[in-house]
Amino acid sequence: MTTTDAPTARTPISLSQSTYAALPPEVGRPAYDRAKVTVGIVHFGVGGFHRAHQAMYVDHLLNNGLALDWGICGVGALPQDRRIVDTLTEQDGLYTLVVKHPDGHREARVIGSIVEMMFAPDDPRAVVDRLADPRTRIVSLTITEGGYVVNQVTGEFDAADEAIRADLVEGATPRTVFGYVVAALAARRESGVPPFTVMSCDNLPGNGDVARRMMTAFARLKDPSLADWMDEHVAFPNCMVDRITPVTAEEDIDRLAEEFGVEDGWPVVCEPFTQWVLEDHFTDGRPPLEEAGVQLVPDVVPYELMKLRLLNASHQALCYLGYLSGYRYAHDVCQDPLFVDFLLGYMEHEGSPTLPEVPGVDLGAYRHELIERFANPEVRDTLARLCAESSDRIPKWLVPVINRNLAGGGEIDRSALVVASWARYAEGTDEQGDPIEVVDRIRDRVMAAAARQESDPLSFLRDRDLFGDLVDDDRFTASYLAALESLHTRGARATLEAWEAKTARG
Ligand SMILES: NC(=O)c1ccc[n+]([C@@H]2O[C@H](COP(=O)([O-])OP(=O)(O)OC[C@H]3O[C@@H](n4cnc5c(N)ncnc54)[C@H](O)[C@@H]3O)[C@@H](O)[C@H]2O)c1
Ligand SMILES: O=P(O)(O)OC[C@@H](O)[C@@H](O)[C@H](O)[C@H](O)CO
Repeated sequence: MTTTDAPTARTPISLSQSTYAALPPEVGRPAYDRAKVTVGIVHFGVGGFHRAHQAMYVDHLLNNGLALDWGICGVGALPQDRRIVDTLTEQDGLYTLVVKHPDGHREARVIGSIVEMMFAPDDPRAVVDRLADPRTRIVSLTITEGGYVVNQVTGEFDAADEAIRADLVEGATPRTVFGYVVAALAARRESGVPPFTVMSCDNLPGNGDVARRMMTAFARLKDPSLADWMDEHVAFPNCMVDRITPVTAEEDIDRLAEEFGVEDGWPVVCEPFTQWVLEDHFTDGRPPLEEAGVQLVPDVVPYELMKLRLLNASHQALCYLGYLSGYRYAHDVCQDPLFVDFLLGYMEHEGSPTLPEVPGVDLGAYRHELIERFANPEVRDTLARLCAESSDRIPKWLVPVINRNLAGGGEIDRSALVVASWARYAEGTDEQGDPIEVVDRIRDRVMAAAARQESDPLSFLRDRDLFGDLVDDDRFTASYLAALESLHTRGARATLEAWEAKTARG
């Protein structure tokens, strides 16, 4: 990857296959012949993260003369994906990845591994054909935690979901990832083509296992014999993925043009850190990912739990309290010693004790490295991104920590404060009296529960779909109620100060 420290003004070049060779030399670019790259991976959910992570790893391999038959076809399955499909199609699949170092230094590289884009609603049949093509050997997913249609109460596949119901109708044209993947697997079985691997790269505990359970549950409702065949023949590896990738801001687009001379309709920005720990379990081959730094291990679970319960749960621990206090960016919160102490306290005393041994990892060093990563002022990760879709995050990342600690007599007070801070945030006004735009697919439900807190302080916690039986646990509710009361009367900052004073007294 090439770099610049001294940006200069220049006329930007509009990014495409025919122009990228003329980009300034400090911009990295594919050194391989893209015309020779064929599709081996079909990816659903070409958002920021896929482009900062998996597509970057594949680009790295291609640049080293490897994996020419593992190019990526990106699929947008939802109506809102039209913009990314159009933008990348116009740019022949090319985009710029900008890595932001904490000292202000940036690296820009044009990534060439996405060689085809499809907008599924325009031509669903073409997507099924692409998936059924024997050259497609991996189908990867970053469709968010909510994309797996898991019923929060039962943990089972939610066949009542409207789009799923439509896809289950006999002879229906697929609309969901489930519909596409299962139709293609049926076609492959029919024609004797080996099945592809389904590789989830979402932040879910046991992401591969969840993908397997949900995909086979869908198939079972359509064709039980296909579900049996999938159980026997399709690999769904688990993996841990990590790279903080904020939403691209307009300013990022402008700065890329000004500093590097690249006119790119939708670049991606991210932190320097990147990690991918993957189970080596593939149905029909895989690229030599280890050559690009991917850790292939027999058991991903310890790494996954470490990341979800320390990194992701800490994101939730900082976002509501930070937002209520008036902060809007993660780095500002993580440069404030009051918040840093709280986060380190959560990670050391509540998150870490619930983890198994993580091979080769010093958890103390990992916790401090997380704070440094969060505090990178260049990344400008917004608290709004971290506060969004909380109903998909808190139950998967924090509630398991609380349950483990309640069962084992461990500490739960910081986690209780985090849940209370979400409840306070969901009231929809910050401590300055400004409205909060709560973004959640069950927004009305969480906001209605938060609105009842004045008369029923446990109303938020009563949602058993989100919190299980926590509302029945006296130790948890005592801590939660004290935290919520303090947030209402003193505010987030003073609550943390009181907390610090209390822990200092021992
Ligand atoms: N952003 C990060 O820092 C980061 C880091 C590690 C892992 N992840 C994982 O990647 C996921 C996506 O993050 P992102 O930053 O790329 O978000 P994003 O909003 O940029 O992209 C999400 C993509 O998923 C698609 N999608 C959402 N729901 C879907 C559904 N039901 N069916 C099909 N497609 C669906 C969206 O249309 C979009 O293309 C996260 O939810 C997380 O699990 C993100
Ligand atoms: O993207 P989500 O919904 O899984 O979670 C929000 C953040 O915690 C997450 O994106 C982190 O930035 C990421 O997991 C870092 O690798």
